[in-house]
Amino acid sequence: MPSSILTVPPAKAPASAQLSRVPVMPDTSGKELKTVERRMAKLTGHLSPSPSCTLQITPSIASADDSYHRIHGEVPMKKASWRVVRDETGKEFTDISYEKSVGEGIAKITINRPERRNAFRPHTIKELIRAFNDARDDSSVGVIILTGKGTKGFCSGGDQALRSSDGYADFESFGRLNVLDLQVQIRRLPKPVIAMVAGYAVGGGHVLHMVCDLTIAADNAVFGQTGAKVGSFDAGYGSSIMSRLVGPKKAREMWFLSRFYNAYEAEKMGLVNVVVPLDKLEMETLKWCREILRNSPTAIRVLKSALNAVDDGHAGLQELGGNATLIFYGTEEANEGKKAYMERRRPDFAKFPRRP
Ligand SMILES: CC(C)(COP(=O)(O)OP(=O)(O)OC[C@H]1O[C@@H](n2cnc3c(N)ncnc32)[C@H](O)[C@@H]1OP(=O)(O)O)[C@@H](O)C(=O)NCCC(=O)NCCSC(=O)CCC(=O)c1ccccc1C(=O)O
Repeated sequence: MPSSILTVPPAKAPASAQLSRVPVMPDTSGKELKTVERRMAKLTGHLSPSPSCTLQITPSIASADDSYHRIHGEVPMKKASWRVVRDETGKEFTDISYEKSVGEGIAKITINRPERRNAFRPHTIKELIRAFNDARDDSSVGVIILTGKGTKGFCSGGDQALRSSDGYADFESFGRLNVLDLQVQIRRLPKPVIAMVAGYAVGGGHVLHMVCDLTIAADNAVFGQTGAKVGSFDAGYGSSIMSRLVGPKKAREMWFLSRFYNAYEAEKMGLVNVVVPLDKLEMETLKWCREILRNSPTAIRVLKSALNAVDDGHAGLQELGGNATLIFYGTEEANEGKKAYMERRRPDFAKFPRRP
């Protein structure tokens, strides 16, 4: 079996994916048998993928024998060596841990409040924002992992013990909803952000994984909104992105009923990219990171902004447009304009092609 194909015990499969429920017809003649086989095949096609299909990860990388794969080779499947990054003052963060991989362009930001299932307080969000800013500015970083400490929770949303009449309040006398700033920051960050989810991603924690570019889920992951149960809602990205991801009907179901969904259900709904066994979660996430890091950072940067542009309205267009300017500044044509200005002469744009 290729190393990139992972399987889980069938017991983990959602009930709807189990073929044992299909009635088996009596084997009275070959013709009847063929009919049964045909019907079975048709039904199988209608059902959700089997768990082994669910966990078929990047099969083309493992199996393809073409020049691309001969040149690029396998994506390395080795552990990362993590270096702890301290805050700007040299102190360790309290509510998060922030690490960078040695010799690779991967940053890992971990919400570190496992005793609260990694629920965030305003201070947590402030630290997350600082770490994400650092990862954005560090040109050696090409991809960022967002995760939660431990295996029981990615993030369980806002810390309800700190909820007040104007948001969440920890060390200040007023409340904040600063997770909304973090969501915008992740959307605008010109590098891919991957949510690595083990355990609960619920409430505001569920929104956080949705605003990430990709989600790799462990088979113990649980997804859902709790707002309608605890008297809260996210009428911004938490609603609009969800509707894009799972469709308007399913989004209503998630918000109105506040149900929880297992990893396989979430994958089927389009909430996550792949589900892997818990003990393979970081390795698989690293593999995705390394695969991304092989590719053109500018192509990825523009693609991220392009994929967000429509949904993010003017801000989305600004991000995409900013990337066009960034690339244009690197051309001779743009440089001619700047040089002419500096040299107090008319620019000679006639030498540049007016392409069809
Ligand atoms: C996540 C659970 C389902 C896990 O259940 P279980 O494994 O049985 O563990 P517990 O024993 O329940 O939890 C262990 C421990 O952690 C504490 N805890 C867990 N979650 C929270 C939390 N969110 N806040 C405070 N404390 C939490 C729990 O009390 C236990 O403590 P002990 O002292 O050991 O008893 C389950 O824990 C659960 O359902 N948690 C609550 C999930 C939830 O409702 N979250 C809040 C949703 S609302 C929200 O997140 C708003 C966020 C926000 O800021 C926002 C505002 C405005 C617009 C948008 C947003 C946005 O969503 O982004």
